[in-house]
Order: sequence, then C-alpha cells, then structure tokens
Amino acid sequence: MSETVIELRDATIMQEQQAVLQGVSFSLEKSAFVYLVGRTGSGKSSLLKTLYADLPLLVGSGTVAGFSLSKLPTSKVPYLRRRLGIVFQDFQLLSDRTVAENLMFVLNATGWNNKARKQQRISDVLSQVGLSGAANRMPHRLSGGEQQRVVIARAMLNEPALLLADEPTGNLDPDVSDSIMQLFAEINNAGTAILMATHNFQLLEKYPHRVLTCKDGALLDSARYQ
Ligand SMILES: Nc1ncnc2c1ncn2[C@@H]1O[C@H](COP(=O)(O)OP(=O)(O)OP(=O)(O)O)[C@@H](O)[C@H]1O
Repeated sequence: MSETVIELRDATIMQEQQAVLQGVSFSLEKSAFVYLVGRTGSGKSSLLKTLYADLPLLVGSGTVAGFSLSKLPTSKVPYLRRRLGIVFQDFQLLSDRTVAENLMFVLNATGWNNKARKQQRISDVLSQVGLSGAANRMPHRLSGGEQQRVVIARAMLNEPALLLADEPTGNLDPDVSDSIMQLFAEINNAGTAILMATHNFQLLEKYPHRVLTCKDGALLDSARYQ
C-alpha cells in the first residue's frame, strides 16, 4: 500500500471569505514530485498555505502528513508543520545569525534538546545540501543559491514527509536553479514528497513530473489526462 502525504477532497481554497479554488481533489503519495502551476493570482500560494494550515480548510476535507486539516486546532499546527519542510522564494534566513545558528534556532523551537544530536543533525543537513563548510558563515555572505540551499537544509531538519516549495528558484539564475532541482531530486529519491509551485516552464520541460494547474478557479491534474 502506498502512503499518502496529501489528500484533499472537494476542498474550497479561500482568501478573505472569497473562494480562490473550488472542488479541489487530489492526492500525493510518499514518493511524489509534483509541480503546481498557474497564472499570477490563480491560487498556488493559497493552496500551499491551506496545506500548511496558514489558511483554514472550511469546505471539503483534507489530510496532510496524517493531520486532518478541517477543524485542526491551533495547538496542533506546530506538530503538522514539523512534518513539513517549507521553502519560499525569498530566503527568510535570520540575518544576524550564522548558518548553524539559523538551523539551531529551528531545532530548539521544535523540541530538540540533546546538544550533540543537534550538532550532528546540523552537520548532516548541511552536508546533504552540499554546504558542509558554511556552518559559521553569515547568510548575507552567501550567494543566492547557497542561501536557498541553507533554507532547504533548514526545511529538512525534522526529516519531513513532504516539502512544500513556493517559487524556490524564482530569484536564481538558470544554472543555480538546475542545481536546486538536482538537490530536490535527491531529497525526493530519499523518500520526501515534493510539491513545488513555479512559473518556470523550462524546469517543467527539463525535469518532467506530474503537474497540477490552477485555472479558472479549479485545479487540473495532469495525472488524470495521461
Ligand atoms: N492575504 C490575502 N488576502 C486577501 N486576498 C488574497 C491574499 N493573498 C492572495 N489573495 C488573493 O487570492 C487570489 C490567489 O492568490 P495567490 O497568491 O494564491 O495566487 P498565486 O497563484 O500564488 O499567484 P503568484 O503566482 O503571483 O504568487 C488572488 O486573487 C489574490 O489577490
């Protein structure tokens, strides 16, 4: 039996009492790599926000990483987020701390308390993203691509079942975008499902995967038409 990391059934994605997407039904399995595309304002970010419980799911039903999204109590949201890795376009690293301190901040906030294990985990994720030497660097001393790798390392700290990425290559040049895609492929091959919103159709052609498209208030799924 394949494990499902996202399951939405007849969901309405809302912003400020307005339906952005309606009748959204899809599921993602543990090994999935799926793109999320659509014009500006079509609902990609709103869908991702619903999946990490930044927007409530009021109509329809859904589970993400084993958590039911309808009626999810605020107190449970941090536990859901611990099962997710979230990567945005703008890097959002704390600028007054080193790379290792940025990662330590997240470990401390998510219940890790063994100092040796924390240091080992930081070293492991930095090595996973190819930045073993960067632990003591300040974020602004790193290139955009390196900063994005640190963000991905941060997202991987708690070994998430699912990585949600919103325009992760949006600010990066094509070579660097390629290297981020290769890193995502490695993460995906190691068992983390990936849902990635993007406007970059060159990436879709170069690294083909299933595509979810936000269009005219609905979500189309390339898997249904193959
Ligand atoms: N915080 C908000 N409050 C109210 N409406 C919002 C908010 N954020 C987005 N919207 C509206 O929801 C709709 C979907 O926006 P969303 O950001 O999900 O689109 P998107 O596909 O991610 O766009 P982009 O590609 O530009 O990031 C748009 O009509 C937008 O104006």
